[in-house]
Amino acid sequence: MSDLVTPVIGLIGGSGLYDIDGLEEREWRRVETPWGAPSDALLFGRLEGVRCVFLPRHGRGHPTPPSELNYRANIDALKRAGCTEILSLSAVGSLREDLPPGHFVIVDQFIDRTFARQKSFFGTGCVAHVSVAHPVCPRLGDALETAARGLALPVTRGGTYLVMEGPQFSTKAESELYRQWGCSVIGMTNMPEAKLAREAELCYATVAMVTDFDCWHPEHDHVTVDQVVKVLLGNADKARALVRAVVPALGAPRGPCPAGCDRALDHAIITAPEMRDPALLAKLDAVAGRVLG
Ligand SMILES: CSC[C@H]1O[C@H](OP(=O)(O)O)[C@H](O)[C@@H]1O
Ligand SMILES: Nc1ncnc2[nH]cnc12
Repeated sequence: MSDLVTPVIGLIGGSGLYDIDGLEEREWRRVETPWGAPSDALLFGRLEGVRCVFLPRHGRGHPTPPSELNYRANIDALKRAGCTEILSLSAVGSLREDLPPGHFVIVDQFIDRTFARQKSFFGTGCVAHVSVAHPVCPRLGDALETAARGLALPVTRGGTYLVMEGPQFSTKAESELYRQWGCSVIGMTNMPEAKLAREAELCYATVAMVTDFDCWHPEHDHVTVDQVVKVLLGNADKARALVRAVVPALGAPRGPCPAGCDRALDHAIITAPEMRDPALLAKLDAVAGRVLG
């Protein structure tokens, strides 16, 4: 029996990325989940034969703010659609001089400062604790780095993304604090997205696309949406080129994830089988069906 998996690449498009061009056999389809509705219909298609599923994180036309996104529905819908990995594309502010607007950062860590979001698929009736010590799949990071360097994009491998609640941008004191913490970039969306991807046993990586210097830089104006939109329109073309390069590189049948992302639930569920809530177990069919049977 072969343990090979044929990858299906989930793509989450952030601000400014509401569609993916060049997809063959493209079709927008609504996917329902036990957690409610995802941000939008999902765009199914193929890039050079590799199956992809694209979700605009805030919905087409950007109707939904970061705190109101149904992160659980988004991740569940991608899992239900057959995705095995997720590439997230996000606009971010820079907290470092050497990461100017237009730069791409393949982040490898997050600090989660969000507080008004549903952060787990699990809960009363089925308690689970997955590790997010290394929240980004290094295999996806490698593929993104290779593709970005092949396209000569300005890219940095590694960095910490501070996830704030928003929707307001940071105060200067906050921005300076996050710089002291050693953070590289700041945004409002990648948590709990990355944590939920881990619970759903999906490999996850983010390309953080710098649009501004937030509000700490003495020689740059404070971030505004106009500024973010202007830069991200340029970034969006680069992001699409990156997607066209990386997806074919990830499409070949593969063995289990060397980092274990696809087995994250193996030792995570602590609730005794007889104490588990059947209603919650039913909702976990897509996310945790592999271990819950
Ligand atoms: C339009 S600027 C603020 C907005 O952009 C980022 O979103 P995304 O990660 O979906 O690109 C940031 O986190 C805020 O939600
Ligand atoms: N400076 C910033 N803070 C939070 N989210 C952002 N998204 C883009 N720029 C940002």
